Amino acid sequence: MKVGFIGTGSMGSLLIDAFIHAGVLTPPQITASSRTFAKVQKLAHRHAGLNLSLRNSDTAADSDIVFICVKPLEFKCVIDEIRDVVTPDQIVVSITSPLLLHRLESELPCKVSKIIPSITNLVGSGASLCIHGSRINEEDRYMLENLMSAISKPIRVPESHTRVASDFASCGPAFLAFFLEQWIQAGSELTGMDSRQLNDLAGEMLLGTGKLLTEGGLTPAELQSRVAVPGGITAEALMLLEASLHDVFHKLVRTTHHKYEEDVRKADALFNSEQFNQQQY
Ligand SMILES: NC(=O)C1=CN([C@@H]2O[C@H](COP(=O)(O)OP(=O)(O)OC[C@H]3O[C@@H](n4cnc5c(N)ncnc54)[C@H](OP(=O)(O)O)[C@@H]3O)[C@@H](O)[C@H]2O)C=CC1
Ligand SMILES: O=C(O)[C@@H]1CCC=N1
Repeated sequence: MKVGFIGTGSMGSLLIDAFIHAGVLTPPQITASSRTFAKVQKLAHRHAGLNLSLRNSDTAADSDIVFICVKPLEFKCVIDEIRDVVTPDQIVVSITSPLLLHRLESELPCKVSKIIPSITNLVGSGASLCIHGSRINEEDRYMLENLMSAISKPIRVPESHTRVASDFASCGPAFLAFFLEQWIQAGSELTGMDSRQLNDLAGEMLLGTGKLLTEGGLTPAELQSRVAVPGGITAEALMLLEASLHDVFHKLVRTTHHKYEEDVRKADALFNSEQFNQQQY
């Protein structure tokens, strides 16, 4: 199996590093191209034998599966470059959610899926969200999810729920890191404890909490009631959090969905404006 990566910024290079590290792909199986060629050269230094290409069309032509790892508004340029070289038996995977499957299928003659990774996949952890297009068959699904299972837990979600699922799977690490950063800073400022030590404690705590929610089968509510003994310290602090954050999560979900809808509209408009221009002239 040959796998291509178009766009080797943060996530493209993370996926390449993770697949190679997991042993599920070898460098010679991979072809990569990116707008800034130095970024693919850096990857090739890390992974001897990795194939570099100067053109996205060459990456696409050389691969059975092509991961497109660019931002939503950069997508159309890539589609324009690869449209004429991909064939019906190839699979193009978008790692970004605002490009809708019906749009991708109408622009490309090949099979299409969206697989939304997470920074946690770098350490072989966390979920990857799988949203398959109508041309993907059972064998393709197995191949894609088997590949993703080497670095993550693949979870199928309907396209209509991609955003909220990504809030947890992909944005979630940043949200929790924000929470921890503020908390560590306050803890260190108010007590003088070394923030690096608090950082280690926070990481271990988060890892253990994750295990309790997955392997341990606890719900977040059950976990709180196991820790917060009635009349105790945790219960007191939880009341403070509830009072201070009462509607922040509704606002958070609304914010991510608002930005997502804006990106869907903008990405779609890039394709529509061309169709409009073609109709005009
Ligand atoms: N960061 C995350 O945790 C997650 C991100 N995603 C999604 O992944 C996508 C990429 O994110 P991320 O990797 O963080 O972004 P980056 O900006 O780090 O990477 C995007 C890369 O695409 C390259 N690029 C842009 N246009 C082209 C083009 N026409 N041809 C080839 N390469 C091109 C850019 O090149 P250059 O270096 O020249 O700018 C850049 O290296 C986003 O849409 C995001 O939604 C999904 C899940 C998690
Ligand atoms: O912030 C972003 O747009 C991307 C989507 C999921 C994670 N990062």
